[in-house]
Amino acid sequence: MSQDKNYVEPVDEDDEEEEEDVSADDLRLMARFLAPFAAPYKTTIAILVVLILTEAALNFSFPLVTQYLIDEGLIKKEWRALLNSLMFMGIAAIAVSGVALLADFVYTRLFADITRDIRQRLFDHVQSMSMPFFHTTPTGTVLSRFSGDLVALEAALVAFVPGFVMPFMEVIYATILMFMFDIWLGLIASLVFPMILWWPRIFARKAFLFAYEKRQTEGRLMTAVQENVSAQPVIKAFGMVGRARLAFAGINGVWVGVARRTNFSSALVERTAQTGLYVIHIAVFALGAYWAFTDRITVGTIIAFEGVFLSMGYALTNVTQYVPTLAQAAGSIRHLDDLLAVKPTMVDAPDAGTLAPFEREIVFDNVAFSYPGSSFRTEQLAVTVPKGSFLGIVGPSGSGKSTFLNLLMRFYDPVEGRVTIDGTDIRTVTQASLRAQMAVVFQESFLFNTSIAENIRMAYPDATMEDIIAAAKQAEVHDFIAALPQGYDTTVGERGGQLSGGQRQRVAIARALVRNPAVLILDEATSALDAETESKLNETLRRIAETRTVVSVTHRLGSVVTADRIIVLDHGHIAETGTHDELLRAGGLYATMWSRQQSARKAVAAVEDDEDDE
Ligand SMILES: Nc1ncnc2c1ncn2[C@@H]1O[C@H](COP(=O)(O)OP(=O)(O)OP(=O)(O)O)[C@@H](O)[C@H]1O
Repeated sequence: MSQDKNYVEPVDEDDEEEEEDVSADDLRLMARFLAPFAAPYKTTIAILVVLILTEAALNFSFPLVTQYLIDEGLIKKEWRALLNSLMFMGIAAIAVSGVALLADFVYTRLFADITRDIRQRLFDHVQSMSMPFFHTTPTGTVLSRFSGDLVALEAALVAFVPGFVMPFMEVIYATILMFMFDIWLGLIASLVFPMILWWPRIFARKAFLFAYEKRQTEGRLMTAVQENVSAQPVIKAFGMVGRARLAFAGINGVWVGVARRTNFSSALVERTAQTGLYVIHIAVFALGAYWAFTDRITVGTIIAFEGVFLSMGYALTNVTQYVPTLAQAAGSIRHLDDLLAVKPTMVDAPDAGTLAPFEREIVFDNVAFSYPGSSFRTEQLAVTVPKGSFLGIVGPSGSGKSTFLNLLMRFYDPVEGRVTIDGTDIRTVTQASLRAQMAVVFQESFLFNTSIAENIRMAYPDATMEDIIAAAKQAEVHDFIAALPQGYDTTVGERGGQLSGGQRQRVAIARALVRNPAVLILDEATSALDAETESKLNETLRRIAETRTVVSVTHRLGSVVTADRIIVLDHGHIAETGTHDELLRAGGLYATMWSRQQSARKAVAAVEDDEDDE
């Protein structure tokens, strides 16, 4: 098996490559990306198209009726023509409002549904990623896909009908009408296209660059706030309030300059488009008025033309204003598409079976492994863990202890060799069936922001309250929970923040125990406990190890003294192996680590004794 299997492309860092324009490639990508999400809503989309076309057709009729009303009704003083056209206008106005309202109702629902589906798909995809993905992709990058990118996409979707489709239709039918009214006036009026489409671009580029700079500065402001809030204990303890304020004021000061430039240049872009529109408008109106005066065209024609021209100008401006929104959405879609294209590296083999209940032994069969891009390498890892035994894994920091667990839980695959359970290579069974037989307590005891009972039950949804209490008792945390005003219903706060480190750790141990696992994996699981609780818990773990298998990674040698076997890792290799007594007798790395820890403990005990004597 090649090492590339473990390699995962990290998702792009953030939006360096923003664009102001939308290329044909962008449009193709957007269509390809959105098509599967739009597919389930074919009928809704068809209804929307009919509504939009009806609205456009009704709008198309207004200028024609206006022309008729003036020329036939007002100028010729024809009551019937006046009444008919007014009646038509009234009915058409009601109809167009009704249709527009219905279209609004349909498209807002449609795009909300599509956004929900994209978000869900994204979440499911992130869920399906293997551990290497989470080790290589910054959390912020994943979060920004759900926040910035999805928001930009939703903004473009919601504005698509009123900001693009409707104005675009208006431009088309207004152009047709203008040419129908008078071909020469139509031609002059068409000069508005370059005026609105190209003229403002002189400033648009600058405005876009400023807007990008503004977003970057706002990002820095957000990071500063986020860092400040989470670093409050350090800031307060080290008296850094003044410095933090000054640093924030610095970024805020940069923002104000950028914001002024950005907002003024955006205003300039709009103003230029408007100026272009005014200039052409005056030219068209002057010529039209002259022709109406000389009877070349009717008064109704110039008035209707005027209305059509203005609405076309504004519609064209709307379309151009939609372009930056679309460009941002194109960038966001590229990010989302990249994320969705990342394939989970640790996939189950197509013919993967279910791992049979653990009966005999776990074997690391000459395993070699290294993380992509890391110089750390572990080789010829040969370990046998018999069922019902207690294996301790110790060693200096960075020696590969957690890596051993990563391989055992199949968060990563070995580059060479294999990990087997009862002779079955764990790569040949489903990851779910492998992990179903394991329970793990991580050093960082992550708790969810729900009740203690729910946090424990999470590992085994069928657990009864009795099971939960029994697990909590084993984890030496029941008395503490029972003494809380709301007992097991107490909510633990975000990341379990309302509990102490040791309490969190014991709840996490209860969570692992309630699963009644065949293999219990402990990764520095007792590091946050005081000596007394730790020793009680170790007692429990020893009892547990009699009926099931325990693999415990730890720095604290005291907690593996009674292990059936201890592996001492050093730089990714097994330096020594044996029981506590054997390793002490060998006088190697373990013995050195042990005597160092013992001296440290004695020194602490001596200080405590002195304090007691005083
Ligand atoms: N996801 C990763 N990607 C790249 N390198 C990693 C990754 N995880 C760990 N390493 C590297 O692998 C080596 C072994 O790490 P490991 O976490 O297994 O050590 P450890 O013995 O558990 O350390 P500690 O006692 O400090 O927790 C370290 O040098 C570490 O930098």
